[in-house]
Amino acid sequence: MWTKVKALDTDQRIVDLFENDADRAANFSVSALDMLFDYSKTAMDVAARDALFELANAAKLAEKRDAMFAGETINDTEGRAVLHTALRNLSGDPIIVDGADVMPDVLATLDRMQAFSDDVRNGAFQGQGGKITDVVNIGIGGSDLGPAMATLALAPYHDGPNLHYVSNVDGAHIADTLRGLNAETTLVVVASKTFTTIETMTNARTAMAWMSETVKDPAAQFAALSTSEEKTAAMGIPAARVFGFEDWVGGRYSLWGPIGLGIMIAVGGDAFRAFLRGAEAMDRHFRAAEMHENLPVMLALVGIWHNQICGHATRAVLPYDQRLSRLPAYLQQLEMESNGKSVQMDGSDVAVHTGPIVWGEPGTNGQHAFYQLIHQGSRAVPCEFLLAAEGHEEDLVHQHQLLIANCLAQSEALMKGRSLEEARALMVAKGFAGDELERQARHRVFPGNRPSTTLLYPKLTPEMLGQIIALYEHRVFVEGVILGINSYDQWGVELGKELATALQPVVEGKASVDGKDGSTQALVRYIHTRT
Ligand SMILES: O=P(O)(O)OC[C@H]1O[C@](O)(CO)[C@@H](O)[C@@H]1O
Repeated sequence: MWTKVKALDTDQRIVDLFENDADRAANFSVSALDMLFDYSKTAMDVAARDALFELANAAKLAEKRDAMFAGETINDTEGRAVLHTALRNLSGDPIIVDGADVMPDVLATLDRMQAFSDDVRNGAFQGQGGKITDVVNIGIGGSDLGPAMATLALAPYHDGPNLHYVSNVDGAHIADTLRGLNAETTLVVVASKTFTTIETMTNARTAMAWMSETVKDPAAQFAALSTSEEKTAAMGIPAARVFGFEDWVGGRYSLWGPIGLGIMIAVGGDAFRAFLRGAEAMDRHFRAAEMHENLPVMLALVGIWHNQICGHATRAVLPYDQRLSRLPAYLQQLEMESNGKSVQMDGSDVAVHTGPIVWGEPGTNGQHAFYQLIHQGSRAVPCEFLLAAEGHEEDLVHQHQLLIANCLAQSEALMKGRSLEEARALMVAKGFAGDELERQARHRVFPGNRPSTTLLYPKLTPEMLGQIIALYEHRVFVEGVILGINSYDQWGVELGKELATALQPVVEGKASVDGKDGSTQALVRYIHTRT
């Protein structure tokens, strides 16, 4: 399956591809749902793209996509359907799992979430000291990264109480968050699909203890988001404030339902529904558009091109949108927990590297940090720029224009670079000559031919955010299908969890470190001598 694509020419100069095709920008971009995905500044040509289409067809992409939307058990190492798309299926069209339509429950839960979030926002639900001023969401991984990223992204629409996200088991996180909050007007939302995650359960107990120092009935100011009503009840949280979902919603795909309650409390039910509508529109697009016009498919094929074919192990995600500053962290879980696998569905080893390794920071901050390596380092890093045509700050249009100019300049600089000749001319103009001119000029050469893509959208509204996130989710799906892996399990996180549980008594001094490897013994002894 990989033979043909592995034989593709990956060494073409991008500027030459533009020279040879006056319409390259149009021919190598996708315009859909008011977004523009430009992948013309990559070394992909028509032959490469056609071969990638063949690869996707050979992997039975369309069939597998339809199976996912139809609720088939595609997560077959956990025996589950993969139906986060049901959470944003506002049309209510039936989706059948195990013979029953899941949509009535999904929509009823959405209505319950809205009723509760309205009550919190308008003061009908009160803390023991009055209207809720602060909400602390305690969760980790998918129960934190998505909602935290989206709450920040939607800051211009945030007219509800303050939202705080606590995830780390490091007591510093919850201590710093709770300090300064009034327990009597704080709502704690414990977000955990399984309601067993040690970090979340530990932080929830800490929050409960903090609350009980001040209020009579701490559990009255707790809500829970989980698939397990039994476990939430054991924490003393009444069913009326428990928002449930089914195991066919993966943790890192869960912000569309109850796990998104914090987003809804922040921006209100209407904006949250607009967010869902955006994702629903992307779902429809993904199911209907031809491959070359299909945003998730093209993002994925460019990803496969850079990672599996050109051999670039990492990808930088660079939002020129400050409010998407948590997007890279969110994508690290979405992409790396989903597609960081080495075994195919049938248990055999993968034929190619999986990944990719995703990292990034918002522009322009990154420009003053790691872009040096991106431009002149010895390895190419495909860059993925995201940019809104318009910002929200009507009185700061000139700043947005400066932001845009910076983003576009980066992709131009990466592609074109600066030749030795140009660098020499620059140094001559500065008065350098002879050997020193040569030496200095070499340091100012930019190799260029560094690939990048740009995703443009009109403005970061709730609807657009929904589209963007759903776009990335489906991209992960497409890459997973082509790699032949299960994108929806995460067995790789288990071993560390088991060993941490076994090490806890050792760290506490209640069990011996003997029997551990020499390094672990030395580390534990160091800690014991300092505490
Ligand atoms: O929502 P939960 O069950 O607390 O899980 C949190 C996170 O932990 C993980 O299972 C990984 O450890 C993620 O997949 C998940 O998003």
